[in-house]
Amino acid sequence: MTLSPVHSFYFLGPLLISTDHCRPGTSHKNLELISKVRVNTQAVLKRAQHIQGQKIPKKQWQAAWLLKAVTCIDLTTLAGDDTPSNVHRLCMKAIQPIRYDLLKKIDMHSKGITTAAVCVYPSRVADAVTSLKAANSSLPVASVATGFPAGQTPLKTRLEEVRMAVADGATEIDIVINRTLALTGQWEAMYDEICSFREACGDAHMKTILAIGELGTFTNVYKASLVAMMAGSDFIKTSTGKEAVNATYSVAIVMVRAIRDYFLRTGHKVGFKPAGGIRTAQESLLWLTLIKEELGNDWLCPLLFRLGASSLLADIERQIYHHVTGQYAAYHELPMA
Ligand SMILES: O=C[C@H](O)COP(=O)(O)O
Repeated sequence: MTLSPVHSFYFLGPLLISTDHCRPGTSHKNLELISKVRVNTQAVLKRAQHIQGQKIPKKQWQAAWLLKAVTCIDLTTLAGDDTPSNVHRLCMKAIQPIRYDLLKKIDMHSKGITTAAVCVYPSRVADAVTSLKAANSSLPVASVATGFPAGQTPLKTRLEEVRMAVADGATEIDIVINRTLALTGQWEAMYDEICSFREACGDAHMKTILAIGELGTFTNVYKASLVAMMAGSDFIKTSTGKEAVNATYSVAIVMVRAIRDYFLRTGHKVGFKPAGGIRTAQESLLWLTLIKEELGNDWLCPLLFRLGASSLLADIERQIYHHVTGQYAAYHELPMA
């Protein structure tokens, strides 16, 4: 699919972004275009409304898309009462997200369907790594870090948290941006912080959480997206799941347009992860539709698209059960981690 810039909502001025990311040992501060960003709010809202009005696929097509959604889930537990045993159950569910007999009925049992990753707090990374290793699974362990969810701890502590999660075996790190810097327009300082997180991540994939519910305006969301991508993020992610407003379609439009604009200028594909409050199978289908329409099929894979969710999988499995049996399952029939 050809991605065209003609529908861009933004006036970005001349091409200013370097094609290189800020990787350890390099520095590419080129933030002049940030001041030029303007977002057309009405156009964003209209586009989001259009996406939400899209017809979702039915029958076997729906089942196929739901399985695609499963493979893009970062199956998450981020609770104060997390223990090695509930993290273990989460890992087992991630390895076999849909009941084997249901997959067999639709001839999908041998496709190796798993979620994309499990996502836990830094203190639980070692538990997840142990559980997955014992099950002979190479599923990635993602960890939130950098003072998740508020990011209001000293930089030294946030960096140490990243290093600790990586040392314990996390291969994906979900960092949170410093909202204070974003809200006071200190974009260069934010860029520098994210670059330091990038360095602390080493080879681990870095997903940068914008916490859009606390950024105030679409313009700030677009600017934060650009800064995060320029500083070397592999993904940009909407929310922690802990803000009052989390993944919304309108904010997603702004973020994916930033990803698209960045790709058109640099040739670099950055992934997108909506997270927080995504609970129903129908919502997951709308998210896939949004990605397909806005970024194209290239982005419809775990390498470039994730759904951050703690309870979405239960509803998807329920819909698959209904597709296979014609009945809705009682909750005890589909044990969820
Ligand atoms: O990153 C993932 C989110 O924290 C999950 O949010 P959720 O519990 O609302 O699904």
